[in-house]
Amino acid sequence: MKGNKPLTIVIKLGTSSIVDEKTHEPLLPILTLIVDTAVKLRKDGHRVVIVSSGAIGVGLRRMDVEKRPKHLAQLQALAAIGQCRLISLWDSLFNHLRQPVAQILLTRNDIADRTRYHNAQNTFNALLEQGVIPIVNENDTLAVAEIKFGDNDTLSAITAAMIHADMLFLMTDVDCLYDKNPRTNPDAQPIEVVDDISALQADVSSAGSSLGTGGMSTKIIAARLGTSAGVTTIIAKSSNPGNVLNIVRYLQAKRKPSSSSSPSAEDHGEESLSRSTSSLKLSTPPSSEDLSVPLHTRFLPSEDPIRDRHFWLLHTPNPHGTLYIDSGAHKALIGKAGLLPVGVVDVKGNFAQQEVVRLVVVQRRRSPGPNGKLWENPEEVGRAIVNYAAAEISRIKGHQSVDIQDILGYADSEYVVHRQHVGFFRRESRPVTPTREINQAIVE
Ligand SMILES: Nc1ncnc2c1ncn2[C@@H]1O[C@H](COP(=O)(O)OP(=O)(O)O)[C@@H](O)[C@H]1O
Ligand SMILES: N[C@@H](CCC(=O)OP(=O)(O)O)C(=O)O
Repeated sequence: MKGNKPLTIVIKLGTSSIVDEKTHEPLLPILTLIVDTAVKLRKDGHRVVIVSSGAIGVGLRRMDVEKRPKHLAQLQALAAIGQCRLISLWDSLFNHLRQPVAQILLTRNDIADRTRYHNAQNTFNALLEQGVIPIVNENDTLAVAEIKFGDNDTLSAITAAMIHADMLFLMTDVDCLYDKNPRTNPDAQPIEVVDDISALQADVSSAGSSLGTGGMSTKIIAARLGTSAGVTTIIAKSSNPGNVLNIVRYLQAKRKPSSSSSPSAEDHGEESLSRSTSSLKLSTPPSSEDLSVPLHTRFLPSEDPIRDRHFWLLHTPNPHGTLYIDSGAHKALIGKAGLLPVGVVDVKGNFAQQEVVRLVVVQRRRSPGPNGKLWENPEEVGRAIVNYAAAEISRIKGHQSVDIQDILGYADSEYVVHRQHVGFFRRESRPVTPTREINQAIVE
């Protein structure tokens, strides 16, 4: 597409798009069309990454097991068997069109360390620069709860943010997000454009297909992560993957030729879209009015994205503990000062220096509350890398920095946290259940 900027596009396929829900046979027509679409996107000059679920589903078929086992070791064994078949299937399908692919298997631990995160980023870039399509999955064989992304929707959003993707497609077995589950509610209404995800009103509480992990709720979490990192996130139906091409071309046509990869003001002003699933034959770049797009949900990207170091800090490592800080310390951090020990009210967890912790703002109390604490109303606001270990912060909390030397016998820094090691959540990208998590920490 002459005149259009090449985009980086991540396409995530859920298990429901890769294997038949009942027979667990691979859905070859869908896989073939995805391959065709990805190669067309490459021909249009775009960089393409596929996040493919399905290892466990393919493993079930391979071993003639009917039901997803509950036991972790059995699941991990099935994933190992299935991943091998899955990647060879992708490789052979892409090979027909002489498109090289690469397998990348990740756990959260692999990128929780900043240097390893950079290594992963460099590998993706090296592959994409050579025109290779990386095919990503969670490394299920190694991942246990503590080091798991947990679902591939989240993995795909973190991948999209890591490689500064322009678009993330979450391909699934429904056309789009509805106001309630369309499987059980025939009157469910489609939601086409979401410009403020924190104000989204949709019931996503019911589970999805029997093999899928998160249903629609993990797609909303992925959309929160993706859009906060500046990635336009799209939910679309996988049974017609050609739609990806139509949507990409439509969105490109909406942009002015001079626009950059970051979202333009135009991308945020939405007009109603005409729809059809017919394929498009394009010889010259069309205008958006010439194009029709299939039903999908589009989550618009933040105009002020969180990227790189801050995104990594907020969303990649699992926090090792919690620092409870008062509102004065919170204000100082917002005003770009570091966190002094005097502003720390409480400490939870057993973390070491330079590990990542949750930052929770609390209100101080004059006397202990019902839980015996001298604070109340906890609200998680961000993440930070600490200069001191948990046991040390417990001793210096509430004190002036000049006292650190006397209390600990040494003073590495006047700050518990340096300002550049703090990341604050945006309203739209906060953890979905912060209060429950924090209250749980209080009860423990
Ligand atoms: N509000 C909703 N809108 C659309 N789908 C929903 C909604 N709530 C729940 N779902 C369910 O989510 C399913 C997709 O999730 P899932 O089966 O986990 O897909 P995948 O395997 O593609 O990740 C749909 O089939 C649908 O039943
Ligand atoms: N990593 C797992 C899939 C996990 C997952 O998130 O599945 P899904 O909800 O279908 O995207 C597998 O390959 O079987």
